[in-house]
Amino acid sequence: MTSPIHVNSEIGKLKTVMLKRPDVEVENFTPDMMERLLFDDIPYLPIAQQEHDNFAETLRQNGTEVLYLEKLSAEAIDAGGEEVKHAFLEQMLTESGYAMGATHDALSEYLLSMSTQDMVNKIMGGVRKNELDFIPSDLVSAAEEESYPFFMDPMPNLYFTRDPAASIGDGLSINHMTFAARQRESLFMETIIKYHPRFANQGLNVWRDRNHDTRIEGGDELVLSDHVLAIGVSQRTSANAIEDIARNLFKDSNFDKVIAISIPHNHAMMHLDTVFTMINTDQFTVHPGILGEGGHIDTWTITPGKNGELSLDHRTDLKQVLKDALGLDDLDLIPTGAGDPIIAGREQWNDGSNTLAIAPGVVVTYNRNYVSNELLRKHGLKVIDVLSSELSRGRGGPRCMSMPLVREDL
Ligand SMILES: NC(=O)NCCC[C@H](N)C(=O)O
Repeated sequence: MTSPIHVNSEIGKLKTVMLKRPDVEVENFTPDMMERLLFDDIPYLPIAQQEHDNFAETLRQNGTEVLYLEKLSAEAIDAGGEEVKHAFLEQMLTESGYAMGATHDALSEYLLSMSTQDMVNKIMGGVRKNELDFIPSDLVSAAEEESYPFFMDPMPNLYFTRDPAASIGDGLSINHMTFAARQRESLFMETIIKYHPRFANQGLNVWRDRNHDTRIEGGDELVLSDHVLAIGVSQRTSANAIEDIARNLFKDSNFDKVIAISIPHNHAMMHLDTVFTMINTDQFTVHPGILGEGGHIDTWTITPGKNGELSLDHRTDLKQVLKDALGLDDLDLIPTGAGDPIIAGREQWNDGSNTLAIAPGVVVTYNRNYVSNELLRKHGLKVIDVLSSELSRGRGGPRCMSMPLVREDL
């Protein structure tokens, strides 16, 4: 039987993917919460859902099985039974700031009164104070949080399923994420892997779990081949987390090379996949804004060293580094926005570099990035563009919105 997670490249034919259909969580907040929730605007939900359905249908029409995070989560909890449901909720409440006490008890009673799917949807969508017939009487609630409308914040970034976990070979990393707005998200994937009949007891490797202080996010984790990963040193992924996962992979997997690529630490380029993606055996998108003079950028190729140590090779010629790691004579780095600084800046902001390869040379992109899309076509790629007016407001594109679970080997 094939493993329920099997990803040895960024480009092998996409057989199974996990998405999250945007729901109330993407509109259940006010403008003053946006920055903290890592959103730049509040999407118009019905259109965001239509666009997301268009994305999912596009994948299906191209032979990909589409699974949904929200459904897998509820199925996993139900498969685990009452004990797992309680344990999941306890962990979620603890991570939402309620390890015990009267508010914990009120929330627990409220959420356990629902069906499992409703409970999952409610946790994802956020719990407003006015939903419960309960007024907390502790000093913090009374003196500091009285006007704050939520007991539990919504999780609007859930539709970026790429980030809380990342498939690598026949396993995955379940990630400790950087900002509080996203940290609870990876608990869903942890629960799915432990209890969903499709994934539990299938010999999956968890290369690094979520119980860490150092941070890593899936948008930074790129599987370039069955031996080579690229991982961004970014706003969201720290160098020590990269060393940690590299050690684990070198010990227990076929991966023996991790290329750490340093990118600017800012909101527009929060992950490596917002500025760099692999789209064919020898083709990549790259945002020109990350390359310095002469196309240089800091990279460190990490390989197993002596006595379990890591060996580092610092180089700045990205093209040559990739050619060497992948054994290629040449490769095509295609600049976002055709290299025009205004267009590149605009289209990168709208995730023009964030392409999802569904087969070698076949990519799904946002239709709004028409200059980058045209250039990809000129470079021989098949570009399938999807609707993007509302989805793009969350600052993520087709790669961010998808977690591949199974890809065909090349
Ligand atoms: N892989 C990605 O680049 N994901 C996009 C995440 C966007 C989300 N608003 C965030 O800031 O985390």
